[in-house]
Amino acid sequence: MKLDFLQHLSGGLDRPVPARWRVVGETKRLTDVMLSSPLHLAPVPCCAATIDSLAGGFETDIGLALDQHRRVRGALEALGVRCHMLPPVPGLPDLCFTRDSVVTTPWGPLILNPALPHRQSEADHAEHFLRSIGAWPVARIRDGTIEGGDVCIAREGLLIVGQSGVRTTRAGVAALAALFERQGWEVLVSPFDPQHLHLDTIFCMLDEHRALACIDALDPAFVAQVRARGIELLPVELAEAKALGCNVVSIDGTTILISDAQPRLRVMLADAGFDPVPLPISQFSACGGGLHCLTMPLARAG
Ligand SMILES: NC(=O)NCCC[C@H](N)C(=O)O
Repeated sequence: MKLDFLQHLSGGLDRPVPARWRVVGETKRLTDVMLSSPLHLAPVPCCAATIDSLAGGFETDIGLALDQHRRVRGALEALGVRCHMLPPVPGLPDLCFTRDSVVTTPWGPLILNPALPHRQSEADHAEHFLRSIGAWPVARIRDGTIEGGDVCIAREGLLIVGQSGVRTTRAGVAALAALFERQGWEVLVSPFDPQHLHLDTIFCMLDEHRALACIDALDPAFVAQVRARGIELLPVELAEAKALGCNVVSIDGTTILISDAQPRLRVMLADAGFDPVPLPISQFSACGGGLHCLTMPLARAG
């Protein structure tokens, strides 16, 4: 297994890390997030959603994408979240989906290894940026490929990793799992059909005991495993998942950022006691990503 521990952490993860940049559970109160302006967003035919959009004649409207992104940032800031802006780069059309090149672990940010050639340099750019803001990455995965949309730090002690075999491979999962298991965490692997791109398009945590889940797209054994751990699944239909309806951001276990194109899911969340905040994201969903993909938590409280 090849896992680079970055210079400043010569002792690896056993050394205590500053509490500033860490996430021990994906529904704890979000305090800091990494975003990137969609200035160079373009539809790359590398996932089913974008291939469908292109077939329907979609072209990016950068003005609208920038406006929608400003609204996402505005909603986060209104909720007290600090937004750290990764500079956009010409030639990196998917960079605004900051989720995929980094994941912040309980021990600090970890640089991942995106699968597709046009996304691989996102990891270098993100690593450089994180150093510049003092959010020093603790390690970098070089083995296999692994993208952040497949990583779910469900709650303290429980990591879930999606493995489609395309964006995240068995070797990538093994590298990440080893790191968490060494610290005593349980790791569940969720195999799924690569047509769904990333796990976060079909499974997203809402609070420590509830998740949005497109059960038809999930492996039955994985569904049984999460239910056995006391996680209730609020059902998402396949069409809703394809439109990135399942791809939500839990701000604090109660307030949930969700696409404004998902009225049924909003009502379902409100009926379940959540506070859904709808946002327009049509330019991003046409390129295969939703709110979860657009946000990379750098710190959550607790
Ligand atoms: N976590 C995510 O699901 N990210 C969306 C990435 C979309 C981008 N067009 C891609 O195919 O990589």
